[in-house]
Amino acid sequence: MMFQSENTRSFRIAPTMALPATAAARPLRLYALCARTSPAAWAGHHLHVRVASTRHLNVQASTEAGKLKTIEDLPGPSLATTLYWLFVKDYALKRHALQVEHKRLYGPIWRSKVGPYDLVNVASPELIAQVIKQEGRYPVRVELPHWKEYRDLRGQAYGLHVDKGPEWYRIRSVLNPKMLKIREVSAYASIIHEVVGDLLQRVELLRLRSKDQTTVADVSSELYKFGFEGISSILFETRLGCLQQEIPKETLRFISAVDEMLTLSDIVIIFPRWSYNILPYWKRFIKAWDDIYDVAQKLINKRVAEIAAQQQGGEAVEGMYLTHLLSSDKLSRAEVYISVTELLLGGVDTTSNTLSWTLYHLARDSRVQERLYSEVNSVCPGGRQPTTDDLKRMPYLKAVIKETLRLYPVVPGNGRFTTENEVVVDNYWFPKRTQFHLCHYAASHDKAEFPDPEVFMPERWLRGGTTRYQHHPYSFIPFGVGVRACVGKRVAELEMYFALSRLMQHYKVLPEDSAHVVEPKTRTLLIPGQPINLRFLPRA
Ligand code: HEM
Repeated sequence: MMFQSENTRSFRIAPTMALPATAAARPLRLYALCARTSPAAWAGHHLHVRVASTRHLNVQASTEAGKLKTIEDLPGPSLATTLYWLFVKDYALKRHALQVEHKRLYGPIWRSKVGPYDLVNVASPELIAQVIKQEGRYPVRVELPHWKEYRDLRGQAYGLHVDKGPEWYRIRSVLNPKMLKIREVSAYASIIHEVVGDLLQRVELLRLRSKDQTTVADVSSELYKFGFEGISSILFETRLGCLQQEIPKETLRFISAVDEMLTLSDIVIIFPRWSYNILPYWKRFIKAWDDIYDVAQKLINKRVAEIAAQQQGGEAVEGMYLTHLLSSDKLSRAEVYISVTELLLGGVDTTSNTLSWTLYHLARDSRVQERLYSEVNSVCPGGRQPTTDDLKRMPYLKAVIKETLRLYPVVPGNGRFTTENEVVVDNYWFPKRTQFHLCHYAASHDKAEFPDPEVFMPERWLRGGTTRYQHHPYSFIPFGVGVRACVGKRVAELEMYFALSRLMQHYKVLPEDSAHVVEPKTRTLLIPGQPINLRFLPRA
């Protein structure tokens, strides 16, 4: 999955107009003043008011353009200063922390450039809300010309990340129903439980194999296999065996190709097109994509052959996601290939890293862990496997995951590239083709929104709790909001809730070394900077 981050690309080809500055456009301030409410309520409201408010803002944009400030008036570091921050002050892998530093220096909106890249960074919930509310009918995160070039080279369909406008929307509308409707997603509960069962067995095997018979080293890599098996079992309707002792070769090939592709994607884009045949990166980028696509294609073809055989034998074909895509007849086979590949890409590191951070904190906070354990135990006594209905009675479990995503938003900075309209944000006017960088990490670590922002405190999210307080809904949108929001949100939540509740039923988790603090790093996604090693002590 590709998201915009502080020092990555922008393709703003905006004509800069020297417009005189005046006071802010008054209606825009309404967002900042809006009553604080729950993110869900706000998101619902947002969907309904989107069209009206967007139109209003754009009218405002064009009529008041002459009075508003422009991108040229924004504060921000020069190219040299940014390079100094990244490579001398060592923020290249801490771009999430750079958001916080730059917000402190320049305020909630600033401009930054790296080479040809020109970003408008927004880091307060009010300004993030303003950008999202003007994103138009078919929002674009960021242009990915190198992904597009690869797809053209191989004659593949574009897919969610590259397609734009109505074409993107057409694909999304086919993918959405069986991914985003709670009732539909509940159908995946039993296969997810099977995968969680394998995870528990794997944890047991690894801890018993360890020297002290309790430690599992590098929990994230195990959870990565869980994430991969979980999403594949839904997409391909088959078990791949990623959590077995011998991990299938193809799975390993996919895992390393994804890592290579994500790393190279950030590098390839920096260099000019003419250097593709001189430098090694483009060729490696192609190879990584070829591997990813090939693994996905083989899995799809295998399932297609099975379906055909079942049909020939007169069997009724029952399936989950892939069968739904193939039978809907709304996507070409090439579009199915690329869509499934992208779902696989989006569905692995995200859930696995979030779960890793959750366990890391629970291991360090026995009070929170015991409270979570007693909630799970009271809803599902005797180690009974939770159902989706049980989850409704586990507010603390959900609060724990939310708090993890607040501290470690796996997508620390998202993007919006304006294609449909000129927009006004704060009291600045921006032309079409402006690249915004939404600094979610800075927003969810702001002490004005979340007191003691660096403290892991799931109680923040409980209704009626003494420590509950109001925050702006856009200070915490880990899955995004609106039509372009994460398509895998429901599946991710189900996977994380089931895995965490069952791990709690079986084990008390402790750090291997409580003095060893693991810091996050940004590698497109926010991931643990060092391995997380944990001790798993069986519950009686
Ligand atoms: C903790 C788990 C996850 C988090 C925090 C997360 C977060 C996000 C975010 C922030 C976006 C961008 C939304 C926007 O631009 O407004 C996104 C997009 C996306 N996510 Fe997730 N995600 C998670 C899990 C998943 C899973 C399990 C899948 C696959 C089933 C998935 C597939 C995707 C895809 C395909 C997109 C692109 C959608 C589009 O461009 O239309 N994600 N995700």
